[in-house]
Parts: sequence; C-alpha cells; structure tokens
Amino acid sequence: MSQLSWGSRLRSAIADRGRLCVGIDPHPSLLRAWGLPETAGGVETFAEICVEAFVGDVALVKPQVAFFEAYGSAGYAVLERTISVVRAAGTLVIADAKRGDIGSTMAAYSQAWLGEDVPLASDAVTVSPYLGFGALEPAVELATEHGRGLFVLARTSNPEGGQLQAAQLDAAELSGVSAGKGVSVAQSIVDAAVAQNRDGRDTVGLVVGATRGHGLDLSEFSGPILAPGLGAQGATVADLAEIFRDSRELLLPNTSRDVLRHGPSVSALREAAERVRDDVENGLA
Ligand SMILES: O=C(O)c1cc(=O)[nH]c(=O)n1[C@@H]1O[C@H](COP(=O)(O)O)[C@@H](O)[C@H]1O
Repeated sequence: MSQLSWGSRLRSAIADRGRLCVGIDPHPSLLRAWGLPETAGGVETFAEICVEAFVGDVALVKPQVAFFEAYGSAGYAVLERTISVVRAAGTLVIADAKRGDIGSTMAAYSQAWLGEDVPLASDAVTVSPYLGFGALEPAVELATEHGRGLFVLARTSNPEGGQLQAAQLDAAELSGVSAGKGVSVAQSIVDAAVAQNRDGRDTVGLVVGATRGHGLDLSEFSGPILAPGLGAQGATVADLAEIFRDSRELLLPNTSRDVLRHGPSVSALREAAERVRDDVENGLA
C-alpha cells in the first residue's frame, strides 16, 4: 500500500497551489481557434501548450479523454504522454474517462487508469455508479491500495442529469446505506461514498456540478468534491460559495473552456488560470 493516501496528497497540493482543477479539453472548435489542425498532431500541440501553461501553477489538471479518443490510437498516445509529463512534474492528474461497468470489467478499467506502471496511470479517474455503486468496488480497492482517487458521478452539471439523479428511491431498493423513503438516487451515491471513506483515506470523491443547487445532504461527506460547470456552463465563484457553503474543505472547482479560450498564448492561458484560481481561493475563503 502506498505511504500517502489520496486525501493527504490532495490536501498538500491544494495547500501549495490552490484548489482549482483546469481541464485539458481539446475541442475541435478550440483547435480551430488556436490555428491547429483537427488531427492527433493538433491535439498534441494543444496538450503541450496546456502543460507549459498550467503545470506548477495549479494543483490539478483534468484531461477529458473523449477529445483524445476521437483520434484513436494516435490520440491515446498523446494522452499517455500528457498524463505522464504532468505527473512527473508533480501536478495531479484526474483522467476524465467516466468509466463504469460490471465488477469484473470494472477491474480492467481500474487497472488501465489506476494501475501502477500502466501507460495511462493517473492520480484519479472519474467513474459512473449507474451500474450500481457496488460494481465500482474493484476501482475502490485498487485506488486505495495505490494512494489514488475516484470521482463518482453523483449530481452532474448538465440539465438532463436531474431526471435520473434526482429521482426518489424506495428505501427497500437501498442496500442498507441510506435509510428512509424519499432518498434521491444522487443522495444514495453520496451515502455510499460516506460509508466507503470510513477508513479516513478519502479515496472516493464525488462529482457535483456547480450549475445549480444540488439538493444533497453532504454534511457527512468529507472527501473530495469535483465541481464542474464554472465558466462556460454558467456557474460563478459566488455560486460555488453558495452551493457548497458547508462542504468546502476538499472542494475542487473545475473549469475548462473558460480558461482554454485564452490560448494558444502560454502566458495568456497561465494568466487566465491564475485569475480563476485566485478568484476561487478568495471567493471560498
Ligand atoms: O466529470 C466531469 O468532469 C464532468 C461532470 C459533470 O457533471 N459536468 C462536466 O461538465 N464534466 C466535465 O467537465 C468539463 C467541463 O468543461 P467546461 O464546460 O468547458 O468548463 C468537461 O470535460 C465535462 O466533460
């Protein structure tokens, strides 16, 4: 087992460089705006510029796997290099892969993103609990063993998420982690994460969007919360302060396009990231 838990690595990175997580999302529209070709080579240059701009300045970066995957094996090769360069420089990487499957397949996904000497090894990965929270167990085990983290989708930032995530569960459907009727699907994920983190290592984080009130009881949850939606999806720092007023310790606001639109100048990207990072620190102080 790794000496340091994910929670302690995260706390130390936040203390050094703030809590902002900047996305590396090479959207086709951003490649065009940066004067880059819509090819794996274009994505590589995009990622290299991001690495130069953000590494050492923010605590975490989050490459969105979909934009690399679009270029097949060449895109994956760029993603592998990006993840390893960022991690080698001491910046934490959350791979935004949103994996989730039956337990036996989940074990393979976990190995791919959280294994020790594998090409895509990241500090944390986003996962979907919608095949059942228990199906994530192999990922929880591997992450705990290797001092890495998971971010489990609870209440996502997109408007469509509520239809499923805010649906009310019957108590009989719940395997003992939540009690009483009227618990939402998203709340059951929060409750399962609380139960999982009882070892104090904060392996299981949550994804809770910053775009609207989440309606969750997060009072028992002290692990990391990834909060996307800042900037391009309309959320502001004031929204973060309001929505997460009781759960700020390991709150990790994420922004991607709102910073990336300042490229391809490395200095303009860095300044934009620093501005948002400092706004977030001041707004949540
Ligand atoms: O898991 C995520 O990061 C995520 C969850 C969620 O609820 N909403 C959400 O926007 N995201 C991701 O966060 C990033 C947000 O990008 P921007 O809207 O450009 O800031 C994208 O990579 C999304 O895929």
